[in-house]
Order: sequence, then C-alpha cells, then structure tokens
Amino acid sequence: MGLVIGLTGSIATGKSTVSKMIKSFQIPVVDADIISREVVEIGKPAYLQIVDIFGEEVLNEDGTLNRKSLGNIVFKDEDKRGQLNGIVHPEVRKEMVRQRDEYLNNGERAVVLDIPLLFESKLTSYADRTLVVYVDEDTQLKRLMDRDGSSEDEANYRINSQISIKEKARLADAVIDNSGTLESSRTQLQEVLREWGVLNEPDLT
Ligand SMILES: CC(C)(COP(=O)(O)OP(=O)(O)OC[C@H]1O[C@@H](n2cnc3c(N)ncnc32)[C@H](O)[C@@H]1O)[C@@H](O)C(=O)NCCC(=O)NCCS
Ligand SMILES: Nc1ncnc2c1ncn2[C@@H]1O[C@H](COP(=O)(O)OP(=O)(O)OP(=O)(O)O)[C@@H](O)[C@H]1O
Repeated sequence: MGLVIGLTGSIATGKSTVSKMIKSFQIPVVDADIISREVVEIGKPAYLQIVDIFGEEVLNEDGTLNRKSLGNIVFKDEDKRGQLNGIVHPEVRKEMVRQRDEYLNNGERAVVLDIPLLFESKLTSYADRTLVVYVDEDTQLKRLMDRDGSSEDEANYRINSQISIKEKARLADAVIDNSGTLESSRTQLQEVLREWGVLNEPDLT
C-alpha cells in the first residue's frame, strides 16, 4: 500500500506553495480547501444548510456564497465557526477519503492529503505521516496581510482560530521551515520525501 502523508500548516505558512512542489514530483495531492469550495456550490446540501443558518446576507447577488462575509462572521465567533464546520467538514471528509482510496487502489506509491485543519479536526489517523510547513509567527502575519490585503486585526482573528504553528511543528513527524527561500523549502521537501522512500528520482540510466 502507498504511503499517505498528511500535509498541514497554519494559515499563510506556505502549505499551498509546498503542495505545488509535491505535485511537481508527480505525487498526487488531495486538497481539502478545493473540496470545501466544491461542497458549498449553489444548491448542494451544505450550501442550503449554510443559507438556512446564516441567512441570505452571506450570499452574493448571483446566489454564490460570499466567502468574505462568511469569514468575517465565523473567524470572530467560535460558536458560529463550529456550526459552519459541522456543516462543511463531514462532506469534505467523505470526499477526501474517497479520493485518497482511489489513488491508493490505483497503486500510487504516495498520496498527500493537504488539510489545513489536520490537527484541529483530529484527522491524523487519515495519514501514515504528518508533514508541517512552518514559518515564524512574524513572517506568518506579514505574509497573510500581504497576500489577502487584510488588516492586522482580521489577520490575527484568523491566526488565532487555529492551533499555533509552533505547536503543530512539535506534533509533526517532519517539518519544512518555509521562512527562507522557496529553493530552501524545496530542498528540505526533497530530503523528507527521500527519507520516507517516496521521492521519484530522475532515471539517469
Ligand atoms: C469561512 C470561509 C467561507 C472563508 O473563505 P475564504 O475564501 O476567505 O478562505 P479559505 O477558504 O480560502 O481559507 C483560507 C484558510 O483559512 C483557514 N480556515 C478556513 N476555515 C477555517 C476554520 N473553519 N477554522 C480555522 N481556520 C480556517 C485555513 O487555513 C484555510 O486554508 C471558508 O474558509 C470556509 O468555508 N471554512 C469552513 C470550511 C473549512 O474548514 N475549510 C478549511 C479546511 S477544509
Ligand atoms: N518561501 C517563501 N518566500 C516568500 N513568500 C512565500 C514563501 N512561501 C510562500 N510565500 C507566500 O506567502 C503567502 C502564503 O503562502 P500560501 O498561500 O502557500 O500559504 P497557505 O499555508 O497555503 O495558506 P492558507 O492556509 O491560507 O491556504 C503567499 O502569498 C505565498 O506566495
């Protein structure tokens, strides 16, 4: 059976950046963020439940979910976040497991599950190994504000809704420190994948 790697980090520490590098090594990635967008498309069961609970003020004019409005509500309020998670997460988990098993049944040597809330949602049993993408907390705040154009307050609400990146690094089987250059992160990633026996080395014969 192939090796299942749970990839995580905290918001804006570089999980998607590392996930792209993993794909460049021809290792398939199951992306929880993508699935979480698909399950809330107009008319799907999770979408209908969200409208029921949060009302039409979290919708755009075309009926799609207004992610900014919903984010402004749930990142400030733990109870509301719990309600949203309760609607979205079961659907995401089902689809993630389906995709993971499909790759394994097709004989892949490794599959990566890219899950932002791997530790918060206690999903480590879905994977054989955990890999955390780390940056120091000042860099995390700066990259988040730069990427999303958010205020320091908004960024801190999001950061504080997750387990700290230091704690996740302590819980991980391996850590990539992404505070430096992309090249440095890529080298660290290669070392970890090689150690775990899943790096597809170029065939030089
Ligand atoms: C609140 C929503 C609409 C905000 O959407 P937005 O486009 O602004 O953010 P996006 O989905 O791209 O998430 C960005 C990052 O925020 C963090 N985040 C998202 N949801 C949560 C949450 N429920 N708790 C803690 N952190 C979260 C993650 O690090 C994620 O990578 C959206 O995040 C959502 O529906 N969240 C609930 C589902 C979820 O937990 N998704 C993430 C993992 S599956
Ligand atoms: N080594 C690096 N040097 C400079 N900038 C970086 C580096 N790695 C990532 N970034 C930038 O930092 C920001 C956050 O990275 P990324 O989007 O990959 O984080 P993420 O952990 O996937 O975030 P989220 O949890 O929100 O999905 C992006 O704007 C990205 O371009």
